Amino acid sequence: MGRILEVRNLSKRFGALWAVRDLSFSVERGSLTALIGPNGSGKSTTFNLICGFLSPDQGEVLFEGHPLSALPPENIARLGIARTFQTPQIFGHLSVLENVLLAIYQRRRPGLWASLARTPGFFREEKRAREEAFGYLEKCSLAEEARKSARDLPLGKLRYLELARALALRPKLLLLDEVASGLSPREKEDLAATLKGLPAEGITLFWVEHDLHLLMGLAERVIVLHQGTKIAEGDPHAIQRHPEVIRVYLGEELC
Ligand SMILES: Nc1ncnc2c1ncn2[C@@H]1O[C@H](COP(=O)(O)OP(=O)(O)OP(=O)(O)O)[C@@H](O)[C@H]1O
Repeated sequence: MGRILEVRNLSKRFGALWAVRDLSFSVERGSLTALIGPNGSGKSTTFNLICGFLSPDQGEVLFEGHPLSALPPENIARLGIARTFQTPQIFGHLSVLENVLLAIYQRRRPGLWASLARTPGFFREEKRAREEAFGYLEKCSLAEEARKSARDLPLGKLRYLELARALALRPKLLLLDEVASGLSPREKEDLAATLKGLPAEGITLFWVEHDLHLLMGLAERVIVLHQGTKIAEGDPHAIQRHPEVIRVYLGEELC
């Protein structure tokens, strides 16, 4: 399989605070790897460093063996890394379908001439894009909402719309930032079933999640952060018994 992502000695400081400090780990291609840790332990900062929203003070991130340092977020996305956000980033004034179409166009970047001149090729492309978009909406149980305004969706559906948009970018690596947050137990079960099938489609998942019960049933490997540093790494079984992990999660149910 091999490594799709490698993080080497990554550090990021905000003033006097080390949000991430000398962090190293790797993510295997085709795996579902989880990143957990108490509030403020550096999970989102790590995601932002991988995606290019923040630049590291030290260390580097390698995607498929190539350093991402100094690349802007849009170039990193084009290499095959997509992400979802804790607060869904969707276009509320557009329909659910249009939101997914935008992601498809972002990936394909149709030629300006074809778009302006409305050539037959442009209409064929548009039809294909709509069919593809409906495929993602069906996968994410959103086909019935396709024509609704995105701003009218409840939170559970919004999270799915973000997932559909991320899938439309056809990522090799998908970073999920608390994608189950605010969902009902039933919605979480559905989401888990959807996510479970993605590695078989060639999408590696790297997932930050607070719902450890949900995560422990799905992840193959778990990396644990505390105060910006890695305190443990292993399979869910080993992590649940790791003394340092139990200590930092004291009072919280680990699984
Ligand atoms: N832009 C910023 N400016 C200053 N401090 C920041 C900034 N972003 C994050 N921090 C701080 O860095 C530390 C790590 O934050 P981060 O958001 O990465 O943690 P987290 O593990 O994702 O937390 P949570 O689980 O609450 O989302 C925290 O102490 C946070 O307050």
